[in-house]
Amino acid sequence: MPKFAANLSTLYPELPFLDRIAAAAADGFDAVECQLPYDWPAEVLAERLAAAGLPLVLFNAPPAGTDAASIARAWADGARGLAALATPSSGREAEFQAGIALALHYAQVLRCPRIHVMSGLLPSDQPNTPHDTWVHNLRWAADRAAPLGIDLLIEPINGKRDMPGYALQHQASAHALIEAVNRPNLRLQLDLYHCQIMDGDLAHHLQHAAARNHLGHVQIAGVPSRHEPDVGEVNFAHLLQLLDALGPEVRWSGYVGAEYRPARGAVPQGTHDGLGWLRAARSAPSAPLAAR
Ligand SMILES: O=C(O)[C@@H](O)C(=O)CO
Ligand SMILES: [Mg+2]
Repeated sequence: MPKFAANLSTLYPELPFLDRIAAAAADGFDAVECQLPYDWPAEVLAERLAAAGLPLVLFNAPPAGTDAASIARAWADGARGLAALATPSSGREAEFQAGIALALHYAQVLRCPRIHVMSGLLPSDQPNTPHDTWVHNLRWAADRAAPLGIDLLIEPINGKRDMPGYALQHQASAHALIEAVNRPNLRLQLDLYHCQIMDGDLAHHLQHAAARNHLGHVQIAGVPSRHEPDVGEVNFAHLLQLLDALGPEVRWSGYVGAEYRPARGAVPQGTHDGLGWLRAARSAPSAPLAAR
């Protein structure tokens, strides 16, 4: 079975953020990931991770802003990335680059090998993505991350419900962008929840991303509720077996991020009580399936 990372931004809402790390360890997760770590100094997070004995395997670059306060404000105001938006004439290139520099600092202190770089929301009067800007910004960021051994990820996110107007919504667009940027450390964050809503055909998309050697990281949640992955229309047990069958020539993280909102919300033990899917995955036979 793949290794599982608890997404601290969505799991354990019943606990203060820093305490979620120890809770994930106690529940048997192999790692943690999160969306925005910038409210806490990197050194404080590093101490908590070391105490729990878990690695941080993924977090997001700032969606906009350049320090903890401006990043939090930008997120609350609806900013969802700058990679597709920061044209030279927008005056936002410096902000994008400062955000990447901050993310790389966190990744080094936290020994985190991958960063998700969000693309942004397209203005309704400009629904076409400025492709050259996107390629230029991702190439600039990938070239700063490469000497540090860090992969950057892009993630198609559904615009039907969760993020209307998001610049990157489909798997095919992400593969085309990765090829246009043409840097080996720019890879795909395949969130199977978003993929099911926008593109379907999950086994195909998973195997296609692996075959093109674009697959960097995988995330799961039940569809359509975005609750526990064992509730809803997707057969995650099957998809996890397909992941298990990927060979060593496919350079993906090996981690599956559990990025869902626990159905029981913030009640005590709410996250723990919903982890039946994790226990089932652990006890499933890991006999590789033939690719199909
Ligand atoms: O799926 C998501 O929403 C996340 O992976 C993310 O990074 C942006 O919110
Ligand atoms: Mg995701």
